[in-house]
Amino acid sequence: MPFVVSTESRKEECEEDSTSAYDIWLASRATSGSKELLIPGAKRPITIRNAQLVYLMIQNNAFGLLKSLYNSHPNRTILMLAAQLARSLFPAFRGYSQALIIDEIQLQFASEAFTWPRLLRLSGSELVRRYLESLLDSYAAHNEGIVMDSAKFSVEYQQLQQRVQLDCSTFADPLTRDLLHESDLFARSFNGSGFGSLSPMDFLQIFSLLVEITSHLFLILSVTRSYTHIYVLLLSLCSTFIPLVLPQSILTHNSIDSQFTAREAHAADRRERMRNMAFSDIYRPEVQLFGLQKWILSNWATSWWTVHESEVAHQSQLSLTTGIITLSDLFRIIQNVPFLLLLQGSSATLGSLSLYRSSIHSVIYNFRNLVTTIGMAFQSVFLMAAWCASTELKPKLQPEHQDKVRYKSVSGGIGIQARELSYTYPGSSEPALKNVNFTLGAGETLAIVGYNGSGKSTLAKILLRIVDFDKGELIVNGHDLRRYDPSEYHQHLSAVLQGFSKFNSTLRENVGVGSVDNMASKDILETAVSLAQADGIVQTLPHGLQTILQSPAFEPVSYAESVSTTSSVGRYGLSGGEWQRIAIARAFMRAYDPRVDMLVFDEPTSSLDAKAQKEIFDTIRRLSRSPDGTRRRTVVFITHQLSIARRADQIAMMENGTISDFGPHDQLLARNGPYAALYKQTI
Ligand SMILES: Nc1ncnc2c1ncn2[C@@H]1O[C@H](COP(=O)(O)OP(=O)(O)OP(=O)(O)O)[C@@H](O)[C@H]1O
Repeated sequence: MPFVVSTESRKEECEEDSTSAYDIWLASRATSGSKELLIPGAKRPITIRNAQLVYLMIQNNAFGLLKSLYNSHPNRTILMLAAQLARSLFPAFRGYSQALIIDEIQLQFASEAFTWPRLLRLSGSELVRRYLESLLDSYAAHNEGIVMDSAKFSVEYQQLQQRVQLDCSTFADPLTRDLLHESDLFARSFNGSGFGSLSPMDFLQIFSLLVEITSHLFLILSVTRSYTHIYVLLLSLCSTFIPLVLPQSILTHNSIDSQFTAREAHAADRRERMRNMAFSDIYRPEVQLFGLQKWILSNWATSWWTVHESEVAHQSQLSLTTGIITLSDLFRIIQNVPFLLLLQGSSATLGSLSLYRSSIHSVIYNFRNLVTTIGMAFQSVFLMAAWCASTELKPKLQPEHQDKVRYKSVSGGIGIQARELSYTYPGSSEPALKNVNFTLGAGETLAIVGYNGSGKSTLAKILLRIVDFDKGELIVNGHDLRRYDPSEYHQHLSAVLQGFSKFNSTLRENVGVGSVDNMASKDILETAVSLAQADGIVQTLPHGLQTILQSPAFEPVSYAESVSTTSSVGRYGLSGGEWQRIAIARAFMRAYDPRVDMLVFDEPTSSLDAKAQKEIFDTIRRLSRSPDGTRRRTVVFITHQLSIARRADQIAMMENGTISDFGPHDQLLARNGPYAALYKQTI
């Protein structure tokens, strides 16, 4: 049974001390002598400060994470550790057993007392040992596969769980985006598809390398019965540490990422964007239409060379490092000293010499591996910190528990009071909304009109609680909108957004996602489709509701076995107006849901012909009333069609991020303000 970590256990994992994984992650991105942070994904230099951060991370968070992974399969994990321990002892046993055989052969040649039975016994036990070794190996691999699959599932599940829970406002924060980027790197390396990063499960490798080194050292000690050999051997291993103790100025060049300047990072980003433009189907029509081929190629080439030059500069610095590292070869000569010492000992047998030689080689080889592995693990710890911190991210729009109020419907729909609402998009210098004030009674219809970029869609997103506001107050049904749980509030809304989603899925799913609970209901689905006047589309498609719609934004993953099924069903593209009807049908999936108190439409009919537009707005009007004509839903719609806007109870005219005129059509015309001016321009 795959393991899923609960929110509580995640808290336990990541919150065991005051130094949070987020603090550690952020501190590791600091650069010395500059306020800039390392670009996401950049390798952290090995410094004392970073080593302290690694220590803190391991102390405060890593064990919690490993514990949660252990909880998925406690017995199998213990078995895995035990098997790993046994496997790491195999090489030492192998060396010992082979030494015994060599000694026995030597004895055969050296003395007349020829003991075939003992040689055969030794060879037989060596064969049995090898057979058992391979049996244990295959079982251990099988067991490890189960534990690892479960851990991979768990990490990917948590990653997905966290992604779907986070709201747009959380994603808009640049630091959060960096955090999620590094968290993804962790998850990918965990799943074995990371580049250059170590899987955290390879911490296990550190453990087995340590065991293997210790077992070989023990053998060396037993052969020589003297610590002198061990000391000389340890001295010869100093070469392995040289890269770690090189001056920091040289070491920091070991990472191409970390040496990117802002210009080079920009070039790397531009190179990727150009590549994306060349490969993506979404851009292909414009690439052809506007003849962008040369432009893409030349931009890509310029960026490529900028990045390349930076890498070449890095390589030359690296060769300096390599030069220094070759000095370390001198240390390797010392590795022969213990061997000479042993040769001097008259009692040394051929077997013990062979055992001694192979053990020294193993210690050196494993020691190098250990140093490399620890170096890689050093980087993984920071990615792990990002992952751990990302699991703690709370959707920005989620109110604190003590502030939360339950949403309560009022008769007629949703009543709204906006006071001095202001909002600036992250990274933007100009506010998208400035001091917006209006009051809308429950059940009223509001049309928002105005020039491009005047803030209409932003206001709609704030009303829908997709985006937060910076200043002001928004009272909905008597309470501050910020005090509602967004997921609860969303149950009382239905909407068509300006940039609605075109899912690369069946028509049924494209419409049904408007109310997942009712997706299986043919009646509700067909009613929604018919209200949006999309039944004509369904009839023309070869597989009706089951036809897979081709979304331009989607690049299908080709699985060998799925190619035949997918191609036999086929994918069908729709026109802009047809997609718009699908989006309207999606919103109408909640048409008869009694919980829905407000309908918001952001230019829902911009691609429809005049007749269809009028019919859709008639439908919206009908849906906002009870069968007896009483108002039951508030409607907010954005339109550039003033002939449609004039039918609304209230019209909000937006200019430069604020409402410059507000009221019913006739009053606004009589007032002769900005709305009247716009109206006169358009008729
Ligand atoms: N994601 C974003 N990041 C930064 N600025 C944004 C973002 N989205 C919109 N803006 C800016 O906010 C302002 C208001 O945009 P908004 O989309 O609300 O205008 P609008 O009135 O709906 O325009 P249109 O009629 O063209 O749909 C514009 O200046 C726009 O450039």
